[in-house]
Amino acid sequence: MTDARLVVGAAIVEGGRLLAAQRSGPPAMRGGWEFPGGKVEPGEDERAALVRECAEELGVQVVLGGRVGGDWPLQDGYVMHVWFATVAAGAPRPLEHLALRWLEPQELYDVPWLPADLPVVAAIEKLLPNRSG
Ligand SMILES: Nc1nc2c([nH]c(=O)n2[C@H]2C[C@H](O)[C@@H](COP(=O)(O)OP(=O)(O)OP(=O)(O)O)O2)c(=O)[nH]1
Repeated sequence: MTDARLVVGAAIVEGGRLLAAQRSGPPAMRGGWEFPGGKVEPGEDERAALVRECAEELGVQVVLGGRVGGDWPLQDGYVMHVWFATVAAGAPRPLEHLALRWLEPQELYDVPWLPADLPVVAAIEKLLPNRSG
């Protein structure tokens, strides 16, 4: 899908824990927690965009797995596509975020997620036992 308003996000799972990242901006979103990722650039493959964003934001190489749901609506007409991912090289560091947290299954709602992400977290919660590898 090529869409000027497409955001991609990574549900990075390791040992059954989900990586959450705390946004540094803009002011209205600062402090909220999200999936690492970002906007797909014009003409860019969306999976390649997600691999690129994870390298830029976390300093890691990720390998993408299955998709989490379909189109997740965001603010301002944006739509997010989310994939499970694993870290193939490196250890995630908050290069652009305020902080990172590995959330245990029972901690999934311990951080204030961006509102649009809550249904995605719920979908991941249902899938995690089969995906945590
Ligand atoms: N990356 C990411 N963005 C999210 C999530 N949930 C959510 O509402 N968003 C919103 C926040 C932003 O308005 C938009 C993504 O923009 P971004 O700022 O992360 O994109 P980007 O890295 O490409 O940065 P820029 O070019 O806009 O500066 O989607 C999420 O889980 N991950």
